[in-house]
Amino acid sequence: MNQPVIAVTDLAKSYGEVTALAGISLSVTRGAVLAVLGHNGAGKTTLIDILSTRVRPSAGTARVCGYDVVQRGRAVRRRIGVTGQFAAVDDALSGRGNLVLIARLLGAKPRQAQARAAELIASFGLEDAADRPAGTYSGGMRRRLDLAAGLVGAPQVLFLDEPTTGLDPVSRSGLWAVVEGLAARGTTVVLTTQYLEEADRLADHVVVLGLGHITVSGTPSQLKARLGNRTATLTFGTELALRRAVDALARLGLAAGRTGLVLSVPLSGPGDIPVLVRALDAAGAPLRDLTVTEPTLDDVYLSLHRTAVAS
Ligand SMILES: Nc1ncnc2c1ncn2[C@@H]1O[C@H](COP(=O)(O)OP(=O)(O)OP(=O)(O)O)[C@@H](O)[C@H]1O
Repeated sequence: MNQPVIAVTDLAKSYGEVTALAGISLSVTRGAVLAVLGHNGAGKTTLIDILSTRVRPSAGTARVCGYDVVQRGRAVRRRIGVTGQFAAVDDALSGRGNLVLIARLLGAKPRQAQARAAELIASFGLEDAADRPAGTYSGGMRRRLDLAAGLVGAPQVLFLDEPTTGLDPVSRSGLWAVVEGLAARGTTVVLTTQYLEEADRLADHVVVLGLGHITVSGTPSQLKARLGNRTATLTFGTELALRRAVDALARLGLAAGRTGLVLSVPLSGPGDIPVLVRALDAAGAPLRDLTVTEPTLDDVYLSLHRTAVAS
């Protein structure tokens, strides 16, 4: 029942001397969002290009919707949508014209093509600009049109290569909402991104590519948990309270970093907070404020990068 929609086994791609993918394996289930992260040249676009049948692998296999990307390219293409950093939008045509043209190329009758274009224009909030040339669109509108173009054929799988690069925060979060809606309705999404916040927000699963290998893979929570701990930030009203707190924390075996009247304490588990609060209370060290911060994917990424540089 829960057959993977994307199944990749030992996939490799070389361009002459350059190894873009060195043999990677992964799978993605229906309605899941996979985020592919990695530095420039890590192989992200090559992976998307192979899965969307634009590039042939040198070795290994990849199946999309059950079809081999090399042997059944047409069957794969009929089931996928692709949007990219280099949008295939015709600037001279209107937004509507672009969508109608794509629908017609996919075999829709003129009426159906018009209806599909109108539907997408409405769901991407492009009504006001629908009938002017796409060349006059802002970056955010262009991205929305590009994404709409990738959805004309109601694909089962959508590939997004850096979908929000260069967008302002409002356009970015609008696009995130669209992607979330698609995934909730069962579309499987593979996106590459440079933004860890984007992966954290959208992805069920993250793979980090480095020099053509998967260097780390897991849910955003698993990746953050691997890195370690939440931190409690404790703010005190007086020097006396802070000194009492340092002593109380030492008795609990917790080391604290100090900045002014603020202590940062790495936590090891969810039970730490009540223990901490009771100990401070008992020590006569009243808290003025307490916040708990989770590690971010940025922390994971930077830590991986440091490890890679060190080795
Ligand atoms: N057509 C090509 N010919 C030769 N080398 C290529 C070709 N396409 C990609 N490469 C090389 O393969 C490696 C992986 O490139 P790829 O574009 O997949 O990386 P990426 O992770 O998408 O990078 P970016 O974040 O910069 O887009 C790079 O070293 C790149 O120079």
